[in-house]
Amino acid sequence: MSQVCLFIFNPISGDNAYQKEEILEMLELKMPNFQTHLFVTTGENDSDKIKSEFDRVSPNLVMVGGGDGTVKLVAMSLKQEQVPICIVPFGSANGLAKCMGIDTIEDAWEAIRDFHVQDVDAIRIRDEICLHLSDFGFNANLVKRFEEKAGRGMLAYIQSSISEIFNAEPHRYLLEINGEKHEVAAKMLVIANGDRYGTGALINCKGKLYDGKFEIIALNPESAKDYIRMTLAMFRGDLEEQRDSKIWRGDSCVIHNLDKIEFQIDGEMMGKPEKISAEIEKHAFQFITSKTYAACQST
Ligand SMILES: Nc1ncnc2c1ncn2[C@@H]1O[C@H](COP(=O)(O)OP(=O)(O)OP(=O)(O)O)[C@@H](O)[C@H]1O
Repeated sequence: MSQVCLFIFNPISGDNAYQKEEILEMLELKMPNFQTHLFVTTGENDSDKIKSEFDRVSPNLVMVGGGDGTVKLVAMSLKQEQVPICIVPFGSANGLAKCMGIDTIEDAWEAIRDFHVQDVDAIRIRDEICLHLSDFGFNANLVKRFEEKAGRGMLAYIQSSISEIFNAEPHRYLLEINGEKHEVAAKMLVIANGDRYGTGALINCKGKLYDGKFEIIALNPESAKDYIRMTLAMFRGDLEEQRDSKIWRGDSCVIHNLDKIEFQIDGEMMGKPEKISAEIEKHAFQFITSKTYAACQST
């Protein structure tokens, strides 16, 4: 047994369905070729503890049993290490795992068997990194509702969100990208590395996690009809073709948040910054992705 795996488990992520003992049993069964070490996060000073545990066990593979927040925590803690990371989607939404074709826990075990390592970009925003999706304003609420309601069906989601979209005003942004300035009015302004939300809704259908670019997507639906059309387009994967969506692609940008709207990175609220700059870090991390993901990216 020459391979060493460090499994980082967040016991509060998602619906908290697993106990430590069950994880250990699963690891023994699913990863017989690995000597595995389990590290359980506490919510306090985890970053330093993860780094120390990494140095202590020197793993060839790091697995993250948690949601997007846990993945971000682990990735930032191990940024200097060249180690493949595999997500085991224990979170409630697991948006990033789904961007990598890992929809279920079973997909994660299969990905480990295939061991397809993919270089993945990160977007540096201030002192943070964004691996999945960041956004200003209304979208923070929308994503939350989307992910909470989708399990109960698309119709329930659309109905419950309609009042919110009508109350939301478009906000003003000044976007500097590719040497040009654009004044933008939008109800949602998203900075996207990944292509989809945890529900599978495609916000950034042409986005690739490894192409050295990110996308800025401005959505400004005005009527209920626009909103429903846009939501359905996210499921069909043709949002780019809708008249009330705009998309820019680049490797760096500055966004002036003229109306001082809330900003979130990978599901974590970041206050109301006046201005942010975002820059791609090409191939900053290595992730284990599913075979399906690898196959579709190569076609
Ligand atoms: N033992 C713990 N007790 C309390 N909080 C914890 C503990 N371990 C980690 N955390 C916190 O959990 C958060 C990350 O949760 P995560 O986003 O992975 O789960 P989730 O919200 O269920 O998933 P998703 O992002 O997919 O919806 C971080 O803020 C981290 O500090």
